This record gives sequence, structure tokens and C-alpha cells, in this order.
Amino acid sequence: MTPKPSRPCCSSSASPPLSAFPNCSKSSPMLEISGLAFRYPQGEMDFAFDLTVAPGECVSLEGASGSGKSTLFDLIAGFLTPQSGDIRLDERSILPLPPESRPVSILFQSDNVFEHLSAGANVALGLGNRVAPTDQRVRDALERMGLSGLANRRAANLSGGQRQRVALARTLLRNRPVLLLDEPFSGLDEETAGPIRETIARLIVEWGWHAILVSHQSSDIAALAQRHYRIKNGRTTEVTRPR
Ligand SMILES: Nc1ncnc2c1ncn2[C@@H]1O[C@H](COP(=O)(O)OP(=O)(O)OP(=O)(O)O)[C@@H](O)[C@H]1O
Repeated sequence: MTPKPSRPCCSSSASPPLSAFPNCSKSSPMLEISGLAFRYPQGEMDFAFDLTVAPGECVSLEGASGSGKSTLFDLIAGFLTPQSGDIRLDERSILPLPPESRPVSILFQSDNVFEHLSAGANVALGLGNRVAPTDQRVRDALERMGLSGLANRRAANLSGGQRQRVALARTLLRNRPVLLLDEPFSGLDEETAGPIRETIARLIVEWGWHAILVSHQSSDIAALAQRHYRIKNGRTTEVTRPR
């Protein structure tokens, strides 16, 4: 059973002010994926992706298994190179950037943290590998995620929900304007997932991030996403979901 967090996640009354995160900036322009064409060397499907996300917006991405959701995420993150089309942020293409320089953070279902490192050390990585876990910015981010008391605990000894909050704290410090959410709540029970979902929703708006959510859970999509896309036959289409 997953232990409950020691205190409410990201409670606004206890949160440090935004100025406590000097790495963060609130201005984030439009993400535009247009005519993005891709085919795996040994693949049979021609993918064509078109999608926009405004700052502070979350869009959902649905599609059957094998439809291309991970492929699109890999293209955005720079792990795959498209044959044509573009991905622009603030009207500037991010395609020339290598993965490590892309303005992108990814939150997966699991494996988001280094198990042998402490919670604090994992979060410090959000600021590069020379920042100490005791750095004030790291402590602020941990506090914001309700993890102050767990800073020195090895990630291997944290619950699934606590690990996701460590990953979120690191994401907050990285403050990359594009957030890819790949089934981030799948391994968590509802009691644990609920506050984390609320925190993510709040951060997306607060920092003006552009979020794309892949989830099989309607409750996740309803809670987070304002617009919806579906991938079918290798193509993205904006759809209306029943409320
Ligand atoms: N390296 C590869 N070479 C050839 N085809 C691939 C490769 N990787 C993925 N594919 C194919 O591309 C298609 C899309 O795969 P992708 O992993 O993007 O789907 P997905 O929507 O993320 O699926 P799931 O929901 O099951 O994770 C699938 O048909 C898959 O078999």
C-alpha cells in the first residue's frame, strides 16, 4: 500500500513565493507542431502530426496501442528526427536542438528518479549536476511538493507517489516550458494520484507550461486537459470529448 504524503502536496499557503525559483520565468509562447512527418526505417506507417498547445494549457492525446503517441513524444523530445515539418516554440524551431537542450521535460509512469540518490540529490539535478541537495532552491522545491522531511531519504525507499513528487520538484526547477505527461498516474492509487494531479494542473497554469497528456484514465484527462487530440491511422485530429 502506498503511504500517504506527510502533508498536503503543494499547499499554496506553505509554498515559497515564485521569486524563490530564479530559474523560472512565466513567459511561455505557443507550441506549434505542424506537418510533422515521420516513418521508422523499418516501419510501415507514415505519421503526420499537427497539434498546438497554448501556454498554461494541457491537451490530451489519445489513441489505440501502437497508434503513435510515444513516437510523437520522442519527436518532440528529440530522440527521433522527422522527415519534414516543424516543431516551434515562440515561432522558433526546436528541431535543431539536441535532446538535452530541448525545452522539454517528460514525466513517465515510473523510472523518473535515480534510485541510489536521495530525494534532494534527484531534485538538485534539475539545476545541473553541480548543485548541492542543500541548495535553497532545492529545499524550496522539495517543500513545495510536501517533501521537506524526506530530502535525505534514498529514492529507492520512497513510495511511488513520493517519487513522482520528487520528479515533479525536479521538473519545477528545470522549468522547461513543454511538459510531456506519459501515463504519470498509472502506477498510483487514486488517493495518491489526486493531489499530484492537482499540483500538476496548478503548475501548468502557474508557469505557463505547454502540457501534453497521454493517459488511459478518463478522470486524468477530465481533470487536466482543456482540449483533446486523437491519433488514428498515423494522424492527429482535434476531437471533442464527452464531458
Ligand atoms: N523502432 C521502430 N521501428 C519500426 N516501427 C516502430 C518502431 N517503434 C515503434 N514502431 C511502430 O510504430 C507504431 C507506433 O508506436 P508507438 O510506440 O508510438 O505507439 P503508442 O501509441 O505509444 O503505443 P502504446 O500505447 O502501446 O505505448 C507502432 O505500430 C509500432 O510498432
